[in-house]
Amino acid sequence: MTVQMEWAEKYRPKTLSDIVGHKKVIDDLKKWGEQWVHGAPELKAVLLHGQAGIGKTSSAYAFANDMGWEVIELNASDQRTAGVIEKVAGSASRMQTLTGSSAKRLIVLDEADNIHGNSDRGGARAIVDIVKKTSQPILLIANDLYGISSSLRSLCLELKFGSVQSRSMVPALKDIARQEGLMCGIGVIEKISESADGDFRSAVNDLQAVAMGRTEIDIEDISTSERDTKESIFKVVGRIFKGKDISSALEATYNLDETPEDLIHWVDENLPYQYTGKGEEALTPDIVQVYSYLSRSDRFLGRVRRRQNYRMWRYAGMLMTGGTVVSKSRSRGGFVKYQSPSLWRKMGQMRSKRNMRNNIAVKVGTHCHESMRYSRLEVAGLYSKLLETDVYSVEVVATLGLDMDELLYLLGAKKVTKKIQALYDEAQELRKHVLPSDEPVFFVERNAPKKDPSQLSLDKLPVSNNDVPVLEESSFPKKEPLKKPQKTLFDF
Ligand SMILES: Nc1ncnc2c1ncn2[C@@H]1O[C@H](COP(=O)(O)OP(=O)(O)OP(=O)(O)O)[C@@H](O)[C@H]1O
Repeated sequence: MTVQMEWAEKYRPKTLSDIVGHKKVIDDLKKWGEQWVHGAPELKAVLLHGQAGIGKTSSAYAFANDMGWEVIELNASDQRTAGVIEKVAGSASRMQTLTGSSAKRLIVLDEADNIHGNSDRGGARAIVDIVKKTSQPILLIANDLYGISSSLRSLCLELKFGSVQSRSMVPALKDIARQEGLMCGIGVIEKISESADGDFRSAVNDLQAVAMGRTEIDIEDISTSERDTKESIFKVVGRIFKGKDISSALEATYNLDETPEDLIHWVDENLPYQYTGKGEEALTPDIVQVYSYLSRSDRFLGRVRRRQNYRMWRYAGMLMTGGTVVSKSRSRGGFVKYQSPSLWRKMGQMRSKRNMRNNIAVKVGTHCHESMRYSRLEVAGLYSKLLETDVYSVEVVATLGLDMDELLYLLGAKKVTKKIQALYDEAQELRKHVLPSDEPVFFVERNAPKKDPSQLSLDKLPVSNNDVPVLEESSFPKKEPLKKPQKTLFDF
């Protein structure tokens, strides 16, 4: 899991001249600032509104910086009760600055359209009172203009931020690529800008995502990631974690080509990384709370499975996305590369291990006339012990017809060493030259006379997994008294 600084944060504009687009609103904002220098303007608050990721917050801070003003911010919407607003913004709005100069304090209220609900009770009214009496400039930021009361709006200079045009994004993105030492092929930046839908933060995030682990990107890299279905799940997971309200987090899942059954695993896997950057072991109170929502969501998923009533997916989806949003005490900065649920990987690995173990048991069982279960539990271990000896290892591999993966499994080895490869090759040679075509083989011997290759047949022993029928326990031959003396393991 790589956590590196988010480029959108790294390249956040410091001054208004770095803001991409929005020329008209930036000019209006500057004029409003000028009015504060010569006294208080008629409208003491300004309201920056528009869709997410287009530069409202950046403009607010860049503006304060250009004006040489301090910033007092009141951001966490869950703390904005009337009392807190009055204490922080109210006192700031009445005080002179420490220097007593004409420099002002800019009181910034982000998410001004989100001041309602229980803990914010009275918050909206307190803001109206403060704006009426303030001696300091106040700047409100909102996505949804209609989430703000008309009484507050009437006290504000409304500045609408439109979406950022893709052609304005191009030079800014190129600049970021240059600073990151990233070579971009023809049309790459243009394509990223166009697909961002006016959201500059998304464009920067997309550029960073495509550039991960590369120093050069081409147009195919973008098309590949577009075609990759995981790309969309990564984006949705990001929107759930970074969502500011329940509905936007839920809406992010609507176009997703994954079921809530799968989505819950994605949220579960990436939650600790997103909140703390530390992965599984980190448990903070907000993570604990999200997990309690996930468990409630999982209960609905269980009901859907049992009753086949898919309408309940809605509740499961709401609990896993909305629960994540409401439990979040703070957003963590930094770029998080989301990963697919490790549970699936583990299950896949377990399944293939189980299949391999069963195939080996079939080969061992066929050789020593035992059931698969008995071979797996009691006999396969003996064969792996034999493999460790130099004396019979080649014969065991040849007799059982082990393929390389099975050999590694029985040896408990992780990779093919020279010694293992030599053992395997020797066993293949032995099989080729020794296996008879018409009589049952109990054991392939190294010093056995070579057979005529034209008469060779591997009918009697399984050679590869494909040759081994996947047998049910019941299909194994029952142990029968042997008609003629037979070589056993002890003959090895
Ligand atoms: N117009 C822009 N000019 C330069 N950078 C921008 C612009 N818009 C967005 N960005 C980049 O995107 C990041 C996020 O921008 P910002 O926080 O200002 O958006 P916002 O409109 O306030 O979004 P939100 O409503 O989600 O808070 C910035 O750090 C910056 O890197």
